[in-house]
Amino acid sequence: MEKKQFQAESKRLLEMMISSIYSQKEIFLRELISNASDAIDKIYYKALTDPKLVFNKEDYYIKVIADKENRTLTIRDTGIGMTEDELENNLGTIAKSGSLAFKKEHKSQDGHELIGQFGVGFYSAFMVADKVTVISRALGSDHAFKWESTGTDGYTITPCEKTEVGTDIILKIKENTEEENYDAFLETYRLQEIIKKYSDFIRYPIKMDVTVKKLKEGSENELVDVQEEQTINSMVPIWRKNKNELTPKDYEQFYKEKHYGFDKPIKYVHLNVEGTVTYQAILFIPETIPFNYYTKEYEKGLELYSNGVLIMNKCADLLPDHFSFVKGMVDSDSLSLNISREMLQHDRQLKLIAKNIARKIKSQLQSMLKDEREKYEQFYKSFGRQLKYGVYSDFGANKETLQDLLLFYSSKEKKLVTLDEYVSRMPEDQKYIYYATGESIERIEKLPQTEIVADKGYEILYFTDDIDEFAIKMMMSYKDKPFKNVSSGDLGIEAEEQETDQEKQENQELFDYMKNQLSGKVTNVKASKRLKNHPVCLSSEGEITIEMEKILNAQPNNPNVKANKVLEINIHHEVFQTLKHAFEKDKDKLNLYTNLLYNQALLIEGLPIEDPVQFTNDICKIMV
Ligand SMILES: Nc1ncnc2c1ncn2[C@@H]1O[C@H](COP(=O)(O)OP(=O)(O)OP(=O)(O)O)[C@@H](O)[C@H]1O
Repeated sequence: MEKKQFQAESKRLLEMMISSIYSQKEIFLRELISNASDAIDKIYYKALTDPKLVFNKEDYYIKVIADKENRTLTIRDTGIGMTEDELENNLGTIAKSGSLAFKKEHKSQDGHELIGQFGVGFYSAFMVADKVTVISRALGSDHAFKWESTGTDGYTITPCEKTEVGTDIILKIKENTEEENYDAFLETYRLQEIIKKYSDFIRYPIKMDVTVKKLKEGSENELVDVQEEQTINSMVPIWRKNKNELTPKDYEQFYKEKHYGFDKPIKYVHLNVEGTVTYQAILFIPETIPFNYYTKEYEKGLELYSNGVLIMNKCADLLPDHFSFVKGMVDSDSLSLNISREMLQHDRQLKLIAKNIARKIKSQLQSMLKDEREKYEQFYKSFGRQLKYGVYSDFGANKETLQDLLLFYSSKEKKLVTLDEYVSRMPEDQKYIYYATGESIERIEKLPQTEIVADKGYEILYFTDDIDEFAIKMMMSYKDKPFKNVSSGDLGIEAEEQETDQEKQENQELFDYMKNQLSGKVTNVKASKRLKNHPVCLSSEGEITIEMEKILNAQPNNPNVKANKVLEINIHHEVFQTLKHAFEKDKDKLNLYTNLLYNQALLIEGLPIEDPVQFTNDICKIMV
């Protein structure tokens, strides 16, 4: 028997293949099943042009047979088989794909797209097998041949017997090593699991003999083990089915089966897109937040299939970060895969699909917001924060896309409103979109700074999420209306001028004195234009607001950011007269009052008092 040699380059390629192309050993089964499916598809193609050939789908199948005793795993198909020459050419030459050549000869037909294209998948068998035997009989031939190889040292081809047309790939499974449990590839449950994971939607049945417990004949309760042939794969992917035939229950079932989440999806969309890119997709918006969603451990991505075969579990490139909560899958025949079928090269098609999908998700959310407000608010409670991160990140690149999906609590409506709803209600003289920040709605309701804006009849948006103000700073304005923090310097509201020049002069001296007293703590002390009933509040000058100071300083790397704080005094409050009096008569008292007011303003803002003991002592001083 003549032993033929792999060419030198092929030898190296095979070694590389076996050790490094595929990151997981289990995919050998995906590759061999895909080849088997291609082989059956080839008969289907031939039958299209050969009137003597009838393609009866029921006659074709793939069978996976595990033999623990002999440590063999056989992948049998009833496909087109290989002649002696084909065995030599297709399996003797690495990176030669008979399937690719076949594809070039036959035009693609209604979804029967061949999977193979690189001519390497077969060799992945050597990742788990010491020896691979291929017994094949080609369609239209009376002869069968056996190809055999133990890997890099070459292969033999000899005639043999085989009654049916088709191919048996017999793997002699390796012995266990410390790192790898090869026995698992002979276990029925493990093989079923791998088939389900990667090859569930191969369109021909993948059969296995499975041991099941059945009642012994003639007995009423005695169970015996019986071998039963079962079809493991579901064959028709739900996404290839007609939408009209599917019910919401079917989609929910699919969501559960695929382990997208433990909850029920709040919304799903089934896409069947044809055009510059062709793909099918089913996308789900979950109802509840995955427990690790707002952590680094959360991995975004959609399952990616090519031709019904799973290529990637979580293809991150298919989802923008701001929609990272979306679950689901995409199947496309028009992707250019790389050789390991695991990662995609920077694929133009993939980019197009991703763009398309992002648009679809947005329109789904928009229609939910418009037509199912309650549902949308439920969604927003879970993932609204992510949308706001989306506005803020990438220097605001996505703000236009996301701004109409945002909701904020409104002081007037006492519920969540969109920016569009806010702006459409603005009175003509209102220049800004006003907002107030705080840790809860209840807390903001009591903020003295909101008084004058609320008094004017203007609506105020309440920002209770730490990201809110950062996101809004990135947007700057909405529909040409700038955002304005009610604590910021100029509120754009004309206050009635009640101080005379002389009063201003006198007050200024008092404020300068107080500013001096609070040196290092505030950058200014001034008469407030926003207070009505409260005596005092803090506001900020410059870009960094007090809320931002709080959030930034709560970060682990504590950047020690300080807002320029301004102590605002309500000159129409009785307390102001007390201050004036103390300024003239008793500077010690004024010092005491200044410290007290400053600390009160800190408390109102939810900021820590620098010296609580001193503060309580000061209060006691005025009590006795
Ligand atoms: N079960 C089979 N029946 C018939 N032909 C087969 C079978 N398995 C492999 N072949 C032939 O061998 C060739 C090489 O197979 P291999 O899996 O290495 O590559 P491929 O399937 O063409 O491409 P890919 O690397 O993308 O899987 C195939 O193109 C096909 O012509």
